[in-house]
Amino acid sequence: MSLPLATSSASFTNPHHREHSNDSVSINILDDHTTATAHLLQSPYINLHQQHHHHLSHNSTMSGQHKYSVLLPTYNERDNLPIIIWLLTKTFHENNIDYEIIVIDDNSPDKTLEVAQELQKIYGENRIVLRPRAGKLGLGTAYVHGIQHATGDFIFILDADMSHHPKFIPEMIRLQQSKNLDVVTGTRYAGNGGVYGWDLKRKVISRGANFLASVLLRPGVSDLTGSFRLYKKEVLTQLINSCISKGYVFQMEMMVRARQFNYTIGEVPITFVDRVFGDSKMGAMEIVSYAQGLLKLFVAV
Ligand SMILES: Nc1nc2c(ncn2[C@@H]2O[C@H](COP(=O)(O)OP(=O)(O)O[C@H]3O[C@H](CO)[C@@H](O)[C@H](O)[C@@H]3O)[C@@H](O)[C@H]2O)c(=O)[nH]1
Ligand SMILES: [Mg+2]
Repeated sequence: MSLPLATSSASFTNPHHREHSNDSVSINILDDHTTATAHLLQSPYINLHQQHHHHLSHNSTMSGQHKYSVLLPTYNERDNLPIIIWLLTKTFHENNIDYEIIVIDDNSPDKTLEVAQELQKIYGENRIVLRPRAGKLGLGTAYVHGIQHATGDFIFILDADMSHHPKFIPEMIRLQQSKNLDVVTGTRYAGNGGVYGWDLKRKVISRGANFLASVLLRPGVSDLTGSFRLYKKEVLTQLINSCISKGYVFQMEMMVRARQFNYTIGEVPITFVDRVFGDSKMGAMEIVSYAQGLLKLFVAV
């Protein structure tokens, strides 16, 4: 498998990385699309983590024989999609990692799919795979749909709205490889992880959801509801097949099931930054169905 940028970028040329040497927090307030895009491309708007990506720069064979499939569910993400895909491809190329990005769009009214088709023309059909569905069928089933088309032996799941920055991907791969882990999950609630841009209500909901799940189900993972994760493909397939949840509660059930099956799980602290473009799809209904799903699991597990 040949990657066009693979050898020329053996030393990490990303300009961000010099800025990462200090561990200060810097949040840029982005006021319009142009500056937002420019900021996102030039510097990470959060600069908090203490991971040392430059270790990876010397490792030109990071992926070995492996291929990574990214499942990217989208609903009204037309403004975010070009940026997240640009950052993903850049990350994979700079680290010499074989990949494909599977976009699962649920017939978004903002025509996200048209943007995805344009991106597919730019990056190629082997890199951007489109697996749209006819309507909004929920986040959990979007992953189920996407994995059926995945050709990689490892699967990344992340949000398309830039809340999950691809800069954490090399660290997640490195941790997976160092211990041959079954699952590596990004965590906002351990180490240098964190959440930026959420109001108090949303923070309380997220913490509450995690607290309830960890007390009732005791899976021993610090961030149960986050969704920036790396799985071995066969592990994800088995977990998905055993999950009963359909909506956002899916993320949490996946971790609970992973513990049941005695899969090994590692955690990498991530900074979750609230989206700049568009709106969250998490509404009252998702919260109610999370609570219902949690209770169902508590009774069943
Ligand atoms: N295809 C599809 N995609 C969807 C759907 N609902 C949401 N998405 C996509 O799923 C991603 C996450 O949706 P958001 O609406 O941005 O979620 P959030 O409120 O930011 O929630 C985040 O935090 C939650 C709590 O930690 C997480 O559970 C969730 O996964 C996500 O990381 C985005 O890429 C969004 O377009 C759906 O029904 N269908
Ligand atoms: Mg979001």
